[in-house]
Amino acid sequence: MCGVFGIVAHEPVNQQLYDGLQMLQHRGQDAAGIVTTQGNRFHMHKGKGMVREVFRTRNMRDLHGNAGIAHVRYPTAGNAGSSAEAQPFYVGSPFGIMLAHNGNLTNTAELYQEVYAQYLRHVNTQSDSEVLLNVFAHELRSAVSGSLNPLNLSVDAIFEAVGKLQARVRGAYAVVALIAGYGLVAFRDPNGIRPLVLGKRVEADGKISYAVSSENIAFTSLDFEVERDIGAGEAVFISFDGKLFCKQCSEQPKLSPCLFEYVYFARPDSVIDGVSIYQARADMGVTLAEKVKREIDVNEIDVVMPIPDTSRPSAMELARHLGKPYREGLIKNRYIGRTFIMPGQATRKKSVRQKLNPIPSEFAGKNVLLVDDSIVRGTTSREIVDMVRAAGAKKVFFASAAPEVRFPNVYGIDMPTREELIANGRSHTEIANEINADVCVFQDLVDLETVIRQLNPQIDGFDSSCFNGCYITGDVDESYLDALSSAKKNPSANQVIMPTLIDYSVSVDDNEDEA
Ligand SMILES: O=P(O)(O)OC[C@H]1O[C@H](OP(=O)(O)OP(=O)(O)O)[C@H](O)[C@@H]1O
Ligand SMILES: NC(=O)CC[C@H](N)C(=O)O
Ligand SMILES: [Mg+2]
Repeated sequence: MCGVFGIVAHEPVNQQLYDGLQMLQHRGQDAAGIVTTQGNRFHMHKGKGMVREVFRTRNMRDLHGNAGIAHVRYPTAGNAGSSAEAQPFYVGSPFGIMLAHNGNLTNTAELYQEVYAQYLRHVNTQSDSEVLLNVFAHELRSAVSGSLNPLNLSVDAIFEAVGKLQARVRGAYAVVALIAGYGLVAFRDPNGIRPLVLGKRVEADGKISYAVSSENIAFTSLDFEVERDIGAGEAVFISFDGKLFCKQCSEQPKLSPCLFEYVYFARPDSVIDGVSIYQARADMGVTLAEKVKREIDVNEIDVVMPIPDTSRPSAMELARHLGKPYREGLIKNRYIGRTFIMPGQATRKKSVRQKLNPIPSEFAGKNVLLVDDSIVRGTTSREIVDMVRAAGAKKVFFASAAPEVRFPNVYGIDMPTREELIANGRSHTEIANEINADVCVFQDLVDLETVIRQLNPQIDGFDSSCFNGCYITGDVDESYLDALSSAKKNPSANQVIMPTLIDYSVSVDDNEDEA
């Protein structure tokens, strides 16, 4: 997942963007970037690493201006090792646009063909986000082309460009962008797969500043109040002089947020599409307790323990509903980041051992029910069960607050091949054997969806594709998943997802002399 953030204020925003970005660090640890704008100039600094590593005081000093956008990256497309794919991305025409994107497109290859062969635009990386920027730039150019004075950019033209983009771009996208000299535009795909929220701050002189963020927790310390979630398919434009415009740009919006935001990605203190993440995770523990009662003899359980951090609220409620003690036997090294979103399996595996350490006295001679929010590749659960047994546990039961992850995610979570998902083709018993647990219990999908819908009945549906294989954008089939899988195994042959072999040739007019 990535995190996006943007502010239009009446004072310098460099420090505010940095502070907001740090609050979104849990959404991406691979790269970070900030761009500010003053007059019609952009000032950008971006690079690989965590927010605190990327920005030095000298970089911060150069980020002038009262408006800007920022991004933290967790790569899902292109080359994870490339600093060139850190965001925001820039195009010079029309006007000069900077864009940052959370999500993943599912028709990148088709869009890319159009971008380079029809619009004659150059895309310099393997990033789907750079393709998205070029589609937006093309649509904005088209929207103003009939105008008598194209430099007099109208809000209607911006919304028209977003609507045209939404009609062509498939997949997940929550976007913040700056148009040089004009303002900040933010929009969400017609399914609202990735979150985006609008905030407002009334300044001492009565002027209003606006912010847009992947999660509302980025607002709190900056004194922004949540105005509202940006709707699925909706766009907002905030002019640099502080006026706000909103429009539903999609013809068929249908709010279907990604279930994994509630399970793992978002911070527990965030509220996404009207649903408190903490409450959702706590409620998942209640329904999971019922499932545990059906599958394990509860008398056998001595203690319930979370695998820190994300599973804590679920484990706590699960323990309460089973009437069992809740203890913290695994201690987290706070200086290691989130392991699931690290690129590379070897790094993830090593990091689990460095990150979590057992307190032997909490395990010696006990039957333990370990609770995690999800089991995806099984990296965490395999390592932890072994550690817990070595620490003296008798029986190790394992419960997951999410159902089995059996299908790749194509909307911004890096789980692209079925082979690397531990639940792929395995029964519960086989999964338990694989992670060396006595029993493994998974939440039912219907319970997970019900828990979240109860917290906001206005949600139309969910993208639950990694659990049930039903892809909300309707364009992902077996051949797409196969192509994704082979691209993952052989990135240099990634022609289906992002073609790079372009047939360039120079032609010479017949009547011109050749040297
Ligand atoms: O089956 P796996 O592939 O190991 O993935 C699942 C694990 O990864 C995540 O933890 P992570 O360490 O990323 O973050 P957390 O500290 O927020 O729980 C998640 O909470 C699970 O513990
Ligand atoms: N996780 C994300 O949102 C990734 C954004 C974009 N697809 C990238 O790889 O940079
Ligand atoms: Mg975890």
